[in-house]
Amino acid sequence: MTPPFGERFAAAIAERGQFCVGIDPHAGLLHDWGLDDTVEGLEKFALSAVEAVAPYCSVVKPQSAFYERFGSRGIEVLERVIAESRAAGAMVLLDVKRGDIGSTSQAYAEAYLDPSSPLASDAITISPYLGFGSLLPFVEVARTHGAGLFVLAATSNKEGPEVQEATTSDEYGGRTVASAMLAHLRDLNGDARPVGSFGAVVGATIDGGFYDFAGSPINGPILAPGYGEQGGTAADIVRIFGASARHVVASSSRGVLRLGPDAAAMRGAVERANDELRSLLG
Ligand SMILES: O=c1ccn([C@@H]2O[C@H](COP(=O)(O)O)[C@@H](O)[C@H]2O)c(=O)[nH]1
Repeated sequence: MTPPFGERFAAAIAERGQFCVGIDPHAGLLHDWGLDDTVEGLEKFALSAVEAVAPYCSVVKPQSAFYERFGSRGIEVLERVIAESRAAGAMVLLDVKRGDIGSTSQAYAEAYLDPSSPLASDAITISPYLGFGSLLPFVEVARTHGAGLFVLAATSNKEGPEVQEATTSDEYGGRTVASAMLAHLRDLNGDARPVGSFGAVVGATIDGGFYDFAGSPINGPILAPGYGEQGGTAADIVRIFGASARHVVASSSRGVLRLGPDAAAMRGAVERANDELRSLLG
């Protein structure tokens, strides 16, 4: 039986560091690498990036949208990205931001978390804005297969606060939507050791005052996108998460991929980020 995601995540970051590389084949990056914006270009780009970084980082995060753009052949490339990243020893967090009514969530969960699916990943990102309860099929499927979930709580983009900092009208009155999502995750994770399997997405770019990560840790993994290209730094991770920073993976896509197709340069960026995060997060 596969050990719980939280256990595997803790071991992976202890061994390979707290940096996650996004494998996001933007059309502009394909062009910069001298590749055509075709499925052949996508395949060359994505698999070269995986080969350069996956042996050296704990988590690889392909962004599904960039593969879906090419239809079924793009999805085939995504399947290979997932398989080859895992073969190189990295965990795969597929960034798909799914979420729907419960019965549809069940089908999405099986598509991405059931090991018999060709798209099966170690974890996925999911969106709670149909209500946290609509995500419970993901939780059940994740528990069954030792997979992980990262729920959007406070995203790195500037448009997020319109929804995520709105206040709820529940019995807790006045807490932000983002805080409510984090509280649900805290409940799901309970006192799991070394850390639970139900994570949050909290941007490395946010101001951070909305939730007391030190006082009410969610006891789950945290994905902090926006490191690098969007301006987030290792110091921001410490500022936002305090003691919970030990469960954070900071994620960057373009910041690494821009250095390609030079594999040594991409690997160097991973090693520098891991060193920087290690020196500040301990
Ligand atoms: O809050 C979020 C959640 C996800 N993302 C995703 O992360 C990468 C960021 O790419 P960079 O090139 O490092 O800016 C991308 O796939 C986003 O969809 C995010 O940015 N913010």
